[in-house]
Amino acid sequence: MKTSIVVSGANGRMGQAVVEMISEVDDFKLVGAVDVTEVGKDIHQLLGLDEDPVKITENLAETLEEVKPDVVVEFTNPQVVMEHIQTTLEYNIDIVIGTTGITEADLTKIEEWNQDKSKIVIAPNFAIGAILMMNFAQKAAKFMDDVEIIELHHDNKIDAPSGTAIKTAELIGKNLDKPDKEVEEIEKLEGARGGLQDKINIHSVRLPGLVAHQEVIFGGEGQTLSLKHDSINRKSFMPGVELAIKKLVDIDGVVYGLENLIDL
Ligand SMILES: NC(=O)C1=CN([C@@H]2O[C@H](COP(=O)(O)OP(=O)(O)OC[C@H]3O[C@@H](n4cnc5c(N)ncnc54)[C@H](O)[C@@H]3O)[C@@H](O)[C@H]2O)C=CC1
Ligand SMILES: O=C(O)C1=N[C@H](C(=O)O)C[C@H](O)C1
Repeated sequence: MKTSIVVSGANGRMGQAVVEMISEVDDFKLVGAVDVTEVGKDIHQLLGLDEDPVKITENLAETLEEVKPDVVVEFTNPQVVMEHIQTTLEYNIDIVIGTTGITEADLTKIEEWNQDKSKIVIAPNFAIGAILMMNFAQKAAKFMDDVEIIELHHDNKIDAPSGTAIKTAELIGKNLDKPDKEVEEIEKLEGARGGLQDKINIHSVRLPGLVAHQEVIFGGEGQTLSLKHDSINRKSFMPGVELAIKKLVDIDGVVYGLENLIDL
């Protein structure tokens, strides 16, 4: 039996890539496409895919009620994601979440709503190269004195900093023994030193031409170490999304981070 999937945010940049990926995986079948744009149109036709029609609907709850999928894949935006998770959990459906903006307090809320009924994977980044970059950065933090993160994204990205940068800082923060500053810094332009997560400075760049990129720069006595990852298109995320959907059967409750589904 194929895994039946509803994509939430199906007409967005990531949603479209997920719909295309589903059409290429034998074990998967798209049964619903939720978005607030192009409502009523066939998502497969919009993407030029030779598949059975799946009309875009705008209400997640009504769509879940009607098609009762095995899995929801969620790629909308930080303002919508928690409401969609709650709705999906009310229907006891498993969910793979790529949308950013989920905080530690949100994770606690999700666990409370779920009560271990549904299987949930939340990953700020599904690209294997980004997972490796975060893992290497976490290791390097034990040996280097200090670190800053520069994340660079396309100019249509709503949230800053990126979910990946926040997650990287959380991981590095566990291992970094950051020295006290020897100078009192003066920020002559507000924001010049970026935002702080786990005491680590994060700088966000938004430009046309970019997709998703991050550089983690460590500093130590007389040396620096740079770890850089580039997603040059959205296909980079698809093996990770496919893996997360397939691994749902093996997990219990909530898994936060694709690294927890891979033998690193
Ligand atoms: N975890 C990962 O590997 C990745 C995560 N992301 C994250 O995924 C999210 C989406 O990114 P993009 O696809 O680039 O954004 P996008 O703006 O292209 O797509 C979002 C889609 O959600 C739709 N939407 C908005 N409100 C909705 C609602 N109430 N119900 C249904 N659909 C709704 C929009 O119409 C749009 O089509 C962002 O949070 C982004 O940071 C993006 C790339 C990779
Ligand atoms: O919005 C994006 O594009 C991306 N969002 C995620 C994030 O905020 O980390 C993942 C990736 O960086 C692309």
